Formats: sequence, C-alpha cells, structure tokens
Amino acid sequence: MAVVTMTEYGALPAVQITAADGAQATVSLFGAHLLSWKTADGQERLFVSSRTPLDGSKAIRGGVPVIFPQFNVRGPGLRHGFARVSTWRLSGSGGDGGRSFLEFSLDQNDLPPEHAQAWPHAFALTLRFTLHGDALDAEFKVANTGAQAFAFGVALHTYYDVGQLAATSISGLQHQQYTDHHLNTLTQEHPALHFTEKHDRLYKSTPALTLNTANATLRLEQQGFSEWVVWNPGQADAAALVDLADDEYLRFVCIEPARIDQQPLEAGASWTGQHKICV
Ligand SMILES: O=P(O)(O)OC[C@H]1O[C@H](O)[C@H](O)[C@@H](O)[C@@H]1O
Repeated sequence: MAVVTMTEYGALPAVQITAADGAQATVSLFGAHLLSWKTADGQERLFVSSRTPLDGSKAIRGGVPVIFPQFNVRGPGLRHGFARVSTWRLSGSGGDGGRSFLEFSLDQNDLPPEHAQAWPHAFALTLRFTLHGDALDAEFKVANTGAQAFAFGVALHTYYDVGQLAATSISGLQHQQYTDHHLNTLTQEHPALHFTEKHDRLYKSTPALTLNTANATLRLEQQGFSEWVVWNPGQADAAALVDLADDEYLRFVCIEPARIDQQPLEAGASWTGQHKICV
C-alpha cells in the first residue's frame, strides 16, 4: 500500500507518496511541481537549486516545472506559461499492484484574475505521477472544456541530478535534427551529446533516449509530445540566474518532453502526453 502524507517543502504545501518498496515522490501544490523523486534505493534523481525561492513568489528552479500554455516566449503570455506559478488541487491518489500515484488538476476557476484574463479559455489540466518499481510515469492531459478552439504549447521541464556534468551524456539522438539557441537547424552527427558548453536545443522527438551519468543510466520515453528540449545553461548563463548558485550548472541537465509550437485544440477535444523515466 502506498502512503500519502501532506507535508511542506520550504514554505510550500506539498504531497508526499511512499510506495510499498520505499520509492518516494514529493509534489508541491504550487505548480503541481515534482520536487523530489527517490527510487527504492534512496537515491534522489532530480535536481533542485539551493537558491530557488520556495514560497510561491516565483517559479521553482529545479524538479519538474510544468510548462503550459506556452513554451518559453513562443506565445503571447507569461514566459513558460502560468501552470508553474498556479496552485493546483490534489485530485486523486492511491496505489495497487505495485503502482502508486498522485494526481493534480487545474482549471480556469483556479487561476487568479490576472492569469484568467490574459488567457481567457475554459480548460482542464490533469497531471498524474505514477511510481512503479524504478520507474516514474507522468501523464499530462489537456482538455478544452470551452466552446472555442485554443492553441497551446507544453513541456515537462525535467531537471535531472547528474552529479557531475563532465561525466554526463545523452545517447539516442544521433542523426536527429535539432535547432540550437542561435536558431540554426543542424543534424547531430555524434552518437552521444556531451556537455562541454551551453546547450539549449530543440530536437524532433524520438520515442526514447538514454541519459548516462557517472552513477546511473536512465531511459527516457515520451508519447504525444513532439520535441525533446535539452538545456544546460553553461557557466556564463548560470552566473546570470539569481536562483541558481554559480557552480550548480555542473550538477544538472534538463531533458524535456515538449510540444513547442502553439497548436490548436478544438472545443471538447483533449490532448495527452506521456513521459516515462526508467532507472
Ligand atoms: O529560466 P526559465 O524561465 O525557467 O527557463 C529555463 C530554460 O527553459 C528551457 O529549457 C529553454 O529552452 C531555455 O532557453 C530556458 O533558459
């Protein structure tokens, strides 16, 4: 049986689930933000900045920020959208047969007036995190509950704790096309991507890739999304981030299943994206 408890993470109300095998996840209601995922061996898999605000005043730097309804500045609204700075509801939890889950929901009635007015659509978001063995699944559903189509972009902006950036690589992207931060479109020739400088790349999605760190090999799978975003700020950009210690860029990479462009969702329709991380 899974054990679900209310807790606090910094000053934020959070929910913690512990599976029968000891695997554990902690999610703050602010942003439905996964802040910690520990496999049954007790090892933390996610990175959270030591300098991040944890009081709801600003988005959290680390864990899994939920990006909706726009990616970065690719849309008319708030950078990376309002979902990561909104307070979600815990809408379900439980577990059986080795699967334990927490589910969070957000709709237009949960938004403060400034966000609801800036993005005036009827919607329902559902985000379910499921622990099973050494894997974590995230299922993200966007429903259009209104009478008109709306367009949206989305990402699960996952920060992995890699221990040492110099010993980290990503495989599974060879021959894939990507766009870099200079907006050049290129094809990756090397079998593995290493982090010797800043990387901010949008790859066309592949069903799976592998994150290799000094201590672990993680298999990442996605369905329903259309890109993988790979980001590490490098030394200079990291120094400019006030919510990240100067040397912390050496401890994480972000690999994000994403739907970068604003694509329409018809009235009454829904979209689902799935992300699975296996150790
Ligand atoms: O600082 P944030 O708003 O959280 O954005 C952090 C990063 O998110 C994504 O990975 C983008 O590709 C980057 O360009 C951006 O710098």
